[in-house]
Amino acid sequence: MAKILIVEDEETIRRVLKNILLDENKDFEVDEAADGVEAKELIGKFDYDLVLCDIKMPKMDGEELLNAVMIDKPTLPFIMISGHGTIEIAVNCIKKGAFDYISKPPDLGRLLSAVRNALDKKNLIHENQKLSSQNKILKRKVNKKYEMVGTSKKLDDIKVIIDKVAPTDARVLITGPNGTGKELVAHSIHEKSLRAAMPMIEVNCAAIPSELIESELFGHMKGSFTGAVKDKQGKFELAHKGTLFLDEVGDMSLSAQAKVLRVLQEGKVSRVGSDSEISVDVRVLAATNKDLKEQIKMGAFREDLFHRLSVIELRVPSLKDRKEDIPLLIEHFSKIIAEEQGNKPKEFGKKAIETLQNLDWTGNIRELRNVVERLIILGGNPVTPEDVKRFC
Ligand SMILES: Nc1ncnc2c1ncn2[C@@H]1O[C@H](COP(=O)(O)OP(=O)(O)OP(=O)(O)O)[C@@H](O)[C@H]1O
Repeated sequence: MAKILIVEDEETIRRVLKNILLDENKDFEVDEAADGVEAKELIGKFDYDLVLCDIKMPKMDGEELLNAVMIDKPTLPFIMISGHGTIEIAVNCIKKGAFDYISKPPDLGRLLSAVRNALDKKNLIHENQKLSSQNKILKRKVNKKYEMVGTSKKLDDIKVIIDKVAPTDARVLITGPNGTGKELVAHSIHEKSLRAAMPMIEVNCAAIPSELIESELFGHMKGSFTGAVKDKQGKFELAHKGTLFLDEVGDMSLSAQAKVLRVLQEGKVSRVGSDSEISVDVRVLAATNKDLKEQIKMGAFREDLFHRLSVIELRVPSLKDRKEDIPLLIEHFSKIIAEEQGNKPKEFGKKAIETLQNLDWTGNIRELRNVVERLIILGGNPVTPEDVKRFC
């Protein structure tokens, strides 16, 4: 319940104000101070939701008190009580951050509406602070999910490029074998870009049947094909102002490639079955484990689209080429997996880590994560080289 401080040197007025407040709500907690010095001490000690403050007072007047409090507690609402001849000061106090002022003798309706408004404002500020701290926690969680672990020179080079390209709108083609972290790189670029407040929409071009990919990317109108039971937005539209991530772009059909090329050239999409065009502002990132130049030679990928997508090309190296990252990755996955399972992270012995470093890792980081999970479930604590040999 709201905690209110009345600062007023005249005891009778204090009493009147207190009674008005308690009549309004008997659960209000009301404290009193007879001058600014006493009030300052109380405000330092307790968390008030509102201060009703006289202007003319001995020792420290209302204006001085307001000045002092606004430094430490700028969101604490003050309602100034102005007597004859202090209106100008009251107006000045509003400029300095007071919420409102009322004149003496206090008019009941005016006083209560000022009190209600001030408490509403305080609640809103509180809610806002709560939401913004929840937001920060969520952001930290998301960032952790997409954290790129490793200190190898190869990974550092990638991080440097990410930092450079992220704030631009340049299209980036991310290449590299399966499980090396291409999707992670795409997320990292988006998170660090000016579009981070908008969504990153992902499309796995290999997972969508070729006859559906156009409707998936560009949307469709109701009745444009069997199964199109209502109008649907495509991924380009959904990514408006944000980022579209075309994963496994090397698996896209030639006809979809032609249409994507047109959207990239013109910045407009047409839903399947519609003649009208919709403007979209989308940054496109793409990834593939295929050699697109080879695909171009074979006639499976359009060269013009390749050039449009690969303004910047970022190659993510295999894990076997950055084995020095393995110990940190093991520790990272061990922590994440323990958190998921609600256990303490398992220790991996030095020799076990060396044995793991000497494996081939054809499935790259994804395979390493699976192996760490397997060893946490099946291995001892600490995990030994024998565990590694037995379960890998
Ligand atoms: N540097 C890294 N630090 C921590 N985790 C990583 C790192 N790189 C990859 N991972 C993790 O490895 C897994 C595979 O990564 P990701 O899906 O990004 O790879 P990919 O190259 O896109 O794979 P694919 O080509 O099969 O789609 C994910 O769980 C990802 O979080």
